[in-house]
Amino acid sequence: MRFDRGTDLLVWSLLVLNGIVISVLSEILRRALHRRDVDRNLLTNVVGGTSDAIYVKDLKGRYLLANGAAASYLGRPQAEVLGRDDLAMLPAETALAIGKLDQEIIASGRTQTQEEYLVNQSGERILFQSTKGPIYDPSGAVVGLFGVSRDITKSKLAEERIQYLAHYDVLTGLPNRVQLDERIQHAIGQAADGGQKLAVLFLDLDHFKDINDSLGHSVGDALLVALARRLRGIMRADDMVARLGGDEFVFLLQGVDVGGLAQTAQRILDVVEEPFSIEQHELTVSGSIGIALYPDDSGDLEGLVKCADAAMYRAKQNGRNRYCFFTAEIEALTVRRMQVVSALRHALEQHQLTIHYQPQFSARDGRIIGAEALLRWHHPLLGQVSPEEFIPAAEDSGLIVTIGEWVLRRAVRQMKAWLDEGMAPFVLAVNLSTVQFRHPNLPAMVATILAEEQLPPQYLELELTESGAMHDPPAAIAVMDQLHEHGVRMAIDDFGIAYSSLSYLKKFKVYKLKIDQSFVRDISADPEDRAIVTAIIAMARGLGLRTIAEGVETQAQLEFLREHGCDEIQGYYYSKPLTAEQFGRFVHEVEPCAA
Ligand SMILES: Nc1nc2c(ncn2[C@@H]2O[C@H](COP(=O)(O)O[C@H]3[C@@H](O)[C@H](n4cnc5c(=O)[nH]c(N)nc54)O[C@@H]3COP(=O)(O)O)[C@@H](O)[C@H]2O)c(=O)[nH]1
Repeated sequence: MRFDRGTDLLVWSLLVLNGIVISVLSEILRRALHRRDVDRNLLTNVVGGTSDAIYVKDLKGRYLLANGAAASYLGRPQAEVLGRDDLAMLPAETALAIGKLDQEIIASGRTQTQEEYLVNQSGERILFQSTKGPIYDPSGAVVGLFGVSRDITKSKLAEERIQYLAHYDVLTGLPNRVQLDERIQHAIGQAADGGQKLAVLFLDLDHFKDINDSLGHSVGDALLVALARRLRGIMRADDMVARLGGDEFVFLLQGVDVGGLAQTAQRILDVVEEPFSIEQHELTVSGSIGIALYPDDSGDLEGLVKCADAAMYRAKQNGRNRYCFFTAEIEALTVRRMQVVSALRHALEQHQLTIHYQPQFSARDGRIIGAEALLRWHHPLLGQVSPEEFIPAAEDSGLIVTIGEWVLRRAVRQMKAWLDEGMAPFVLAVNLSTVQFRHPNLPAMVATILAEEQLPPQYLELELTESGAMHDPPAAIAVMDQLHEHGVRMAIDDFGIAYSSLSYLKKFKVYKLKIDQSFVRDISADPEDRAIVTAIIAMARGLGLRTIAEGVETQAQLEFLREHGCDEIQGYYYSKPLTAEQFGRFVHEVEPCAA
């Protein structure tokens, strides 16, 4: 006998709308099975076409109907399933759990949908979403149970994975930004109610990029994973450490004793500094930490992370491998820095940058033998901004690459113009930021500019700070070798403050050491500075390098340097940095000028 018209419609709905298959099938079974005239063959054909398990059981749990999918989950041919109960076909634990659920449904008299597990005879654990309901006879007595079960194992796993990815960092397994946000929101609520303080610590590794660049990303990743494990190991149960991305980690410490925070921060730094052994590399890294407090520094999540980030930046500026608490002064500096970076983005196109030139003199006869190009920035609102302020901002924002290239081109063009005008030849020194020096395109860029501006390379000298060269000596050697091949000279700037290793110094293709002005300043009064300067000059001689002293302001300084064999002098004693025009006049007026 056929189903009635309503049931036909439901069957079509079943075929068309897979998404609502469970509820449709439940309805078919409910209607069809309590009719005496049900055509079991037709029913079997209909339900046999779906991948959902469809079944009917009597009150003793014996299968009266099971489609192909149900039989396959039970691990038996369809014919063997009929008349058997779950206990005969499934491991006892699973069968009993299913039986318990079935009995609850029969007892309640209601159709219910819920998740249930089945462990089949092969031990495979399958998660179903099952809709089950009682079947009544015409007198209204419950005579059995029908069920439609859908295997949701894969979709559940996918859902769990999505949930995991939304809340955890894939690389380290630490909570991610989303989870941190949720935890901070919650913690702020609790702290506000209990009048407690919270601390947010922002940790950023020092020079982590260099590890990625020099040893590869797999080493960098392994280091982050190992570090995450260490950091998690030192956290109290209530605290949290999350990875924001890259080498940035944020700690949320609840119920803090502000007095003990410095110790906690130092403990984190100590843990970071312990050596890592990764792929045959013994690596030591350090980190910088910024600390912000709730409610003192900010009352909201974004503000706390921003304050901690700003304090971390200050810790880096103060020399790295240290922690720093957020203060009002840092807030003012952060605002100023943002203004500077934002204004600097337009400085080039708005022609606010110029170059000044400071002459360099032979210590022996006072003749001009060189000049240093020094960048100047005048902003219409900020006024004259010191390079000591804007160069670090340009480095951090990456703007230094474009600005540095502009400086080099302008300086080279100016030098070529002076030579073409007939000015007596000298060497023009241009500063290279460490960021520029690490840029893989640097040697090619220098060569291109020299070729395009038609300046022979012997007129150009590039100054790199000692700390920039010593940070990754093997990489520095490679870049210096390439520049040397292009015929460009290198000088080490600010020499004496970064404790150069002599063995590396010997391998650097450098021509000159520039003695840092901090040693020159007190040379007349400070015996230690005198000893250092004397030692630098002697060492440079031994290595066949020239020396130049910067920041020379007095006759006494000049005489000391001259007596001890310093080759070149730069400083206000002779001249401040000059505009290109002033420099041209200066050279014509002063030269030849014996001191
Ligand atoms: N990467 C780049 N760095 C640059 C560039 N232009 C400048 N800088 C660096 O900025 C720092 C500050 O530079 P500046 O304010 O120009 O100061 C230089 C001189 O003006 C100053 N100086 C020179 N003689 C004296 C002196 O007798 N007394 C005194 N108090 N200061 C003096 O010293 C600075 C020279 O610096 P150095 O390069 O170390 O020789 C500075 O670190 C610049 O390097 C740029 O284009 N790119």
